[in-house]
Amino acid sequence: MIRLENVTKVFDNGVVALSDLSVEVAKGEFVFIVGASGSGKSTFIRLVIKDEDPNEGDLWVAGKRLSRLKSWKVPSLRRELGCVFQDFKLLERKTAAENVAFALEVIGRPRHQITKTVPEVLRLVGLEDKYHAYPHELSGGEQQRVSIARAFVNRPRILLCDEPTGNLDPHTSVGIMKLLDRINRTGTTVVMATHDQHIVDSMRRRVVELEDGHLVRDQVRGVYGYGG
Ligand SMILES: Nc1ncnc2c1ncn2[C@@H]1O[C@H](COP(=O)(O)OP(=O)(O)OP(=O)(O)O)[C@@H](O)[C@H]1O
Repeated sequence: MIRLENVTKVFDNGVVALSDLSVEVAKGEFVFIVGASGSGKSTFIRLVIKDEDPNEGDLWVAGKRLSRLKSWKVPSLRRELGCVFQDFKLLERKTAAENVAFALEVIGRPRHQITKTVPEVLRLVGLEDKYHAYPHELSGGEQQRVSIARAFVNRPRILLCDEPTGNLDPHTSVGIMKLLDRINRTGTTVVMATHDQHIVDSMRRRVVELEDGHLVRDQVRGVYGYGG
């Protein structure tokens, strides 16, 4: 589903964010990307969504070879991907339901389908009583649920999450992880970059650890650190 082959990313300032990285993620897997600040976790995700291109090596995502993907085909790649970020990135002037609907409007889905799908997905994330709430009327955990609903509403094959619990307290984070786990169990591949040792240790899923852009560990049912 995702394959990085000898990927190196050097930014214009000379920083080597990823170095000769080869990783493969199969369909339906749940993978944590861990590592210290600056180890390359976000860069990994940005390359997968083709927000950045590697200097060397190549990526295959949802059956597409990214170096061969014409720029006009990037939107079709992104339709296969859902993204969740630490800071939610919701539209402040739209309600929860409108934020989710917007993801379908921009890809031209018909109105009747939007009207049917949006309540379904908001129910899935446990926000059936918050359809008409604006982001500022929601807690951090609820805002993250809206952002997961928006990422998932188009039933992407891959969900990419960059520190999705980074702004949330431990209790709220557990709820978000249960939701991501449920989404994973529907067959969606989930890749999550995180610092959250407690979450990684409690989920016991595959752990890929980066250090200065190098792969230093790839463990099937891992914990955050060897000592953890
Ligand atoms: N657009 C950019 N231009 C220049 N350097 C960058 C850019 N983006 C990231 N970097 C550098 O690349 C390295 C890897 O950054 P990255 O954001 O991938 O790390 P990270 O593991 O996600 O860190 P954090 O956990 O702090 O978010 C860092 O040294 C960072 O400063």
